[in-house]
Formats: sequence, C-alpha cells, structure tokens
Amino acid sequence: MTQLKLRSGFTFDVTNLYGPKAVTEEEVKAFEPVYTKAHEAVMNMRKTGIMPGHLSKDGEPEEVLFPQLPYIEEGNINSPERIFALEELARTTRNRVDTVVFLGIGGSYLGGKVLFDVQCGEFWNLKSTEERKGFPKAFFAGNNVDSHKMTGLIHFLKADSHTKPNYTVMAVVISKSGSTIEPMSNYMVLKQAMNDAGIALETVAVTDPHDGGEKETLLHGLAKKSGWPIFYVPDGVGGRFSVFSEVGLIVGALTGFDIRQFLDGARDMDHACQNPDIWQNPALLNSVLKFLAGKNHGRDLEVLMPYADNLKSLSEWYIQLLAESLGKRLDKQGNVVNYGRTPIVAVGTTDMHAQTQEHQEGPQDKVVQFVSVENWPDDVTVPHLYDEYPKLAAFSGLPLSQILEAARSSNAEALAGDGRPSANYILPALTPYHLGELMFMLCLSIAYEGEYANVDAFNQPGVEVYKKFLGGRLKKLQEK
Ligand SMILES: O=P(O)(O)OC[C@H]1O[C@](O)(CO)[C@@H](O)[C@@H]1O
Repeated sequence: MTQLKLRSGFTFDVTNLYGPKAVTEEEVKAFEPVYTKAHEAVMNMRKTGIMPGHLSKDGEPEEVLFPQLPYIEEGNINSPERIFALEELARTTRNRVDTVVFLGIGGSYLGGKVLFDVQCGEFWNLKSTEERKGFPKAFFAGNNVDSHKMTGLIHFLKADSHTKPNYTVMAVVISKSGSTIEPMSNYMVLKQAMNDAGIALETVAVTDPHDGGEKETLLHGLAKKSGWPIFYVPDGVGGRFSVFSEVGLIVGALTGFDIRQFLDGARDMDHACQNPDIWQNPALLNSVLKFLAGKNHGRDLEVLMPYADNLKSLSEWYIQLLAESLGKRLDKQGNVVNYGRTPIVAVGTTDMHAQTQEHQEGPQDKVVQFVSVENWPDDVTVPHLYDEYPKLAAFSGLPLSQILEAARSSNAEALAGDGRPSANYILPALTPYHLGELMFMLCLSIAYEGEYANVDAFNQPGVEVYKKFLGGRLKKLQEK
C-alpha cells in the first residue's frame, strides 16, 4: 500500500496510481525540479497574492487570494466580524424564515450545494421544522433557465405557504458579476410570483463588494437601493475557489452546517500543503501524479467517483474547478497549447452499473479517483430475511458501509488488473472538517497543475465567447 496519511486521518491512497505499472518513481523524480518550482510559486502566492501570469478579465494583473480564506483573522477576507455576520444572519433566520431559495450558478452555486448535501441530504425538505432544528427548507434555483423547474418551485411555495401563517421565503441571490442571466432571471420570476401570491419574500445579495463607481455591480446597487443585506464575493477569489468565502459559507450557515469546522479543515490542509516534501503534501502529490498520468500515459480524463450519494455534488463542483481552471487555449506566454484534463462525474456504486463498463474496457485514457468514507454514524445492516437464497444470504448481516467499501475496492482491483490507474481519498467521516480538508486540497492541486502546464488557472476567457453570441440573440428576441 502506498499512502499519504495526515494526522487528522485524511488519507490519499495512491497504490494503484504510483508504481511500475502507472506513474513511476523515476518519472516523479525527473519531475522534481518542475514541482519544486511550482511549490515555490504557490508558497509565494500564499504570501503575496501574486501568481505570475494571472490576468483579470480586463487583462489587468489580479491577486489570487483564495489561500487566505481558511484563516479567520482580523484584516483577512474571513475576518471574525464577517463570520459573525453570517452566524447572525443564520440566527435571525432560524425559526422565522420557512424556506430559503439560493440563486446562483457555477462557482456561485456548486460549492454551496456540496455543503448543503453533506449537511442536509436528500430528505431535508421533507423533515419537520423540529427535525430541521428550525433551519429553513432549502432550494437551489438559479443554476439554469428552466421554466419547468421554476414553475414547480413556485407551485410548491404557494402550497407550503398555506400550512402556516406569516410564511416567509428568503431569496439569496449570489453573483460575483451581479448580472448573470440565470440567477437574475429566476429571481425576477420568483419575486413576481411571491408578490402575486401575497407571500412575504426577503432578499439577501451576495456579490462583489465595490460600493459605487464603475466597478459596482448591478446587484450591489440594487441591494443598496432596496435595503437588502449584502454579503460579499471577495476581490481576488474566483467563483470556483469561493466555497470557503461568504459564497459557500452563507449556504452552510443558513442550513446548520458548521462553517468554522469546515474552515478549520481547510486551514489544517493548507498547513500540510506548505510542506515541500511530496510525500507529506497531499495537493503536491495529487497534482504531480495526475499531471504525469496525463502527460506521459495519455490519462487526461479524470473520473471523480465518491462512494457516497451526498458527495455527488462534490464531483459536480470539481468539474468546474478542473475544467474552467485548466482547460486553456493559451499558455502564459500566449502560445496555443489547448491544455486540459477532462473531468467526469460519477458516484459509486450507482455508476458501476452505468460507467464502469467503459472505465474497464474503453480507451485507456482515464484515472478513476475514488472518495471513500470510513465511518458512517448511521450505518444500517442488511437483515437476515431470506437466508434460504444464497445470493441474498451473501450480503445479509453486513453493514451497508462494508458492502459499499467492498464494491469500491473491487472496482479498483478490477481496473488495476487491466493496468488502469485509480486512487482514493479516504475521509475518516463525512464531517465539515474533513470536507474542508478535501475541497481545499483540490483547490491547491489545481493551482499547482496550472504551474506545471504553464497556464493561467485563475481566468476563464473561454466562457466569454458564447456570452457575446447570447447577448446578440437576446437583443434580437427583444426587437421581435
Ligand atoms: O458569480 P457570477 O458572476 O454570477 O458567475 C457565475 C459563474 O459564471 C462564470 O463566470 C462563467 O461561467 C463562472 O466562472 C462563475 O462561477
């Protein structure tokens, strides 16, 4: 077994990714000068906020400040006052607001959704207020322009509002740029519908902090004019790195997720990842093995396959982190490189019955990255109901968690048997702390890989291209 284990218990098992049949010791050794230089660049970015070659949308040098987020300190983005403001919002919402609707897309949605799923799970909105400990029901409705979904949500809110007097909905509109079509259009539809139905709607804005002047976002101006509380998407923190900022934390705070433990996990991971020794630094090891698997072995697809339903959204969050950060046409010197590794969402065991056929026998172009959870506090055991049937007796008497892990390790073994690499992030438990460790490690891995590939991991010029076409099409629709 080849593993990197932190004191917290967080483990990165690379037995099936590192070795003679996958990325070799020699390859990693030969790569040492490159990853050492990248490590120095990331260390420097931590101290100064400067990552050479990173430019903003307007082509201006821009700081990269996400490494500061785990530290709740005076003068930092997550100052004690800002964390307190989030907790205060949660306190005043609890036992008063019935339903919260989060409206954001991309980085203004995906990270928060992970926190929600880990904390609340699939059945949250079916629980009683007592079971939710007074925290509101929660929906996400800004991540598409799908009238069927919005109609369904409005229908639900109208029906639910009849169940109690003074029913209150809170809309949390999250947009760094402040005018993104999906959250803003859905917000306007929701507001009109709540107004027409006579349901109280409160609004909270989460956007860029610029107050007044050219840089003030539309959402910020509107929030000021309307007297809505404003929370911030900090300068220097791109959407896909913003789960540790108010963007993600507001979702956590409003649904009872322990945001301080989440940040503690991220902070402890950040400490571990300051170590230049690749066998002590999970982000360095992860990024080096994934980069070399792509570069030297053609493994440029990464399947992120957590064995836990509530972590499917982690995989969806990672899609944006990997794809938007590393999928780049130009390198930092402006040469065309068309770099990227393609992320794929999967969940075990579900996708063993859908994708595994292709992972096992399709092109040799993937690394399957598992996530497993060691301890399940609510583990259930399959009862001995039909022991007369050997096929059912084979798993009767076993806890579901053991069946899950047996399935995952069988998958890894089967892949390895055909020389197909995989790795496993092992979380001691599915807690805010360990989730913070994992998500922060992935953010740092991407920062390292940007350096190996010599691309700007913190911009996203490619998403501007279609937006220009969309603007033109909407204008034509208005003119009709
Ligand atoms: O927070 P905003 O500005 O609404 O942007 C949402 C998402 O749109 C993008 O800008 C492009 O898709 C992402 O980078 C971002 O996370």
